Amino acid sequence: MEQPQAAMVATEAGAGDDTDAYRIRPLELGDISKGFCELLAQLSPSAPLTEDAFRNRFAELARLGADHLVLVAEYTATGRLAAAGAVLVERKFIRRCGTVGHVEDVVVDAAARGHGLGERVVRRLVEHAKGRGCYKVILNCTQELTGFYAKCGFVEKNVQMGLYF
Ligand SMILES: CC(=O)SCCNC(=O)CCNC(=O)[C@H](O)C(C)(C)COP(=O)(O)OP(=O)(O)OC[C@H]1O[C@@H](n2cnc3c(N)ncnc32)[C@H](O)[C@@H]1OP(=O)(O)O
Repeated sequence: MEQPQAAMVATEAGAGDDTDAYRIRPLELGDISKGFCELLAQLSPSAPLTEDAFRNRFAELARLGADHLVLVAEYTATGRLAAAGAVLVERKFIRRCGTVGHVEDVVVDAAARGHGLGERVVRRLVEHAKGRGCYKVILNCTQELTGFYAKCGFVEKNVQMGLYF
């Protein structure tokens, strides 16, 4: 994330509701042609990925199995992606070899914001981490986003620092 400011810890998980116009599901190879890169560009401006680059990264992440999950929300009427988010399960030695979930790269298409989709994606990511045995889920965000993550059940905790190269 750019300019992360706050570290937050999840306090509750919620079940996703996929009964409406959006289907929340794991990222698929075909999603490069469904607007995945355009979505990510709304998080951090970057040149579009080549299909090869996308395939290679997809294969790398697939090798991590359920310890790395990218979810997308597909608008069923058009097949285009309206939201995405990821969770990485970190395996620690402390806490009796505990695991921690890291939520990353949450984004909702500008045209679909304000209808609860972001919260649903985050709650699904948290639910996945909880299912993997994580004792907490953390993320970094700007101060402006703390209200959104509070709605998702997170509380402010600690300060995040970064060193950029
Ligand atoms: C760990 C990370 O990835 S941090 C990076 C987060 N992503 C970005 O900043 C990319 C650009 N922004 C976005 O994609 C979207 O605005 C998101 C993901 C932040 C929010 O997605 P949305 O679908 O619009 O949020 P959603 O509608 O689910 O909002 C849920 C609740 O949070 C509130 N909320 C949403 N955004 C904000 C905000 N910026 N500040 C305070 N509250 C907010 C909503 O009002 C709603 O509250 P309600 O239930 O009382 O109505």
